[in-house]
Amino acid sequence: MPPQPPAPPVFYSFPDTSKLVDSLANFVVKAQKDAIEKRGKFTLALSGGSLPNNLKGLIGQEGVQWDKWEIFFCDERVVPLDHEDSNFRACNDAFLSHVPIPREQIHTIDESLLDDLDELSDEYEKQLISLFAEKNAARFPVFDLILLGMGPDGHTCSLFPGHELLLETDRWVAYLEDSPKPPSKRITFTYPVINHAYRVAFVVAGESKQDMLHAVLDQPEEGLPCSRVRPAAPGLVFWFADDAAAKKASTNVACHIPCRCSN
Ligand SMILES: O=C1O[C@H](COP(=O)(O)O)[C@@H](O)[C@H](O)[C@H]1O
Repeated sequence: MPPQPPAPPVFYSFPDTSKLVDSLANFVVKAQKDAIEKRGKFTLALSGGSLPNNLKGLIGQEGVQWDKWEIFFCDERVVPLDHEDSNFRACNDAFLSHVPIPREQIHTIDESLLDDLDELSDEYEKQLISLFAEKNAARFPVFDLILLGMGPDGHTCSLFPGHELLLETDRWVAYLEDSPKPPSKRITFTYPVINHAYRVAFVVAGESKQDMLHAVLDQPEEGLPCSRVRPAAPGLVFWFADDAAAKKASTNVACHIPCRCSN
C-alpha cells in the first residue's frame, strides 16, 4: 500500500489564552489516557518559551496517571538547570513542580557536560535510546506527544530558518553554537524525532506570531522550520492558537473553530 499522505493539520483557535489553556489540558489528558491504555506509558516532549505557562491547565486535572509520564525537552539551552534561560527551569517553575511526575522520569541534560556540546547532545540522545530502544530497538523514538512553540521568526525547538540543522537526518539530538536567539549554545531534537511522533501540537499565541503563522500554513513551500513538521502517517499535527496569532491564518485548515478538543 503506498505511504499515506500526512493528514492536514487540525487547527483550533480561541478568543483568548485561558480557553486555549483549558482546551490544551483536555487534549493532553486525552493523549496520555490513550497512550497509557495502548503502551503503558506517556512519552511527552516539552518546549520552553511561552509553552510552559500554557500547561498550567493540567495542574490538578483528574484522571491523570502522572507516574506513567516520561518527559523530555524538545530543545534546551546549554546552561545550568537552575539558570533563568533553562527550558527545564521554565517548565519546572510553571508546571512540573506542581504535578507528581517522578523526577527520574523528567529527563534533563547532564550539567557536567555543559562545556562539551558534542558530548552533551550525544548523552541526551542516549537517554532517548535507553527509553525508546526498549521497544524492539526502534529506528526512531516515537513520542506520544511533542508540544512545540513557534518563534516570531518561525523557529521551533532550536531549529532556525535557513540553519543547516534543518537538513539533519541522522542525529536525533544535535547541537548549535550560533542560535540567532540568545543564548547561542543549544541542543535540539531534529526532524527524524519530531516527524515520528504520534501527535505533534504547536501552541502559538499573540499578535507577534500572526505573519509567521500565516506563512507557515499558507506557504508550506517556503520550507520554514514549522512547515517541515510533517509526522509520518498516522501522525497528526495540531495547532492551538489564540485569535491574535490566528488572525491571518489560512482558512483551508481542517478545523478553524474554538472548540473543546476531542482528539
Ligand atoms: O528559544 C526558544 O523559542 C521557542 C519559541 O518560543 P516562544 O516563546 O516564541 O513560544 C521555544 O519553543 C523553544 O523551546 C525555545 O528554546
